[in-house]
Amino acid sequence: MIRVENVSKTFVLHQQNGVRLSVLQNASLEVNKGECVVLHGHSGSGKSTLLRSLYANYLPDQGHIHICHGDEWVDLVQAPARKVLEVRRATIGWVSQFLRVIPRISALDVVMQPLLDLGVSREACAAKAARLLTRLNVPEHLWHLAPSTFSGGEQQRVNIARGFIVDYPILLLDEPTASLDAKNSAAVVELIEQAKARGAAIVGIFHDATVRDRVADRLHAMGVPS
Ligand SMILES: Nc1ncnc2c1ncn2[C@@H]1O[C@H](COP(=O)(O)OP(=O)(O)OP(=O)(O)O)[C@@H](O)[C@H]1O
Repeated sequence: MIRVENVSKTFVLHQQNGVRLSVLQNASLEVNKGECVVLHGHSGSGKSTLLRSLYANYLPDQGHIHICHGDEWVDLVQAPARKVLEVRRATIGWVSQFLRVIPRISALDVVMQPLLDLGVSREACAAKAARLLTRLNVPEHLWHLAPSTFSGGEQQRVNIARGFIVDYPILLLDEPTASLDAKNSAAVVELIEQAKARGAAIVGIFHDATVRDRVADRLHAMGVPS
């Protein structure tokens, strides 16, 4: 589902005397259907940089990121913005530890939006959003409130529900359990296991060793030439 070939990324800090940070050097990675690969390496080894590149948030200086999108392969390094948006809408789900809250939009609406965007009926979207929020222990009295005042853990669970509302073929998870307690981490682990069982290819960053050991089929060592 994902084929990363010889990706390199150097950040140039223009406002700090043009200092150059070479973060990824010839990184290569393949992820198959139903597999969860966990990026592993010390702080600063480039885990987030690689994950963001897989969502085309960062543009590598060289290399290729081939994504299986329906019946075609798209290289996110070369693809025009329109294609990147199409791939994100249908193929790649992104769950970070932070929710981008939008004033006055209820938690339920935030969660169901990606599925609505694919043309699914509002009733079906609302029903699926409610199921996910229930599984993630977000109390029902919060569903119709805007999440801007929610606790960190509540916001994170709304974000996770939003990331899992569409059965994306690819999921990118950036520390999805960072501020969750054991019960809620277990609910997220279950969602990940279910996604793998339906064939999703998953790449994640998990600092929590217990969660990592549960979900990882393979660790991808960062900073080691592959
Ligand atoms: N947008 C950016 N501009 C400049 N430098 C950046 C940028 N993003 C990341 N870096 C640098 O790239 C290096 C790798 O950062 P990255 O966040 O990918 O590491 P990480 O392995 O995810 O670390 P952590 O485990 O601490 O989150 C760091 O030295 C960081 O300062």
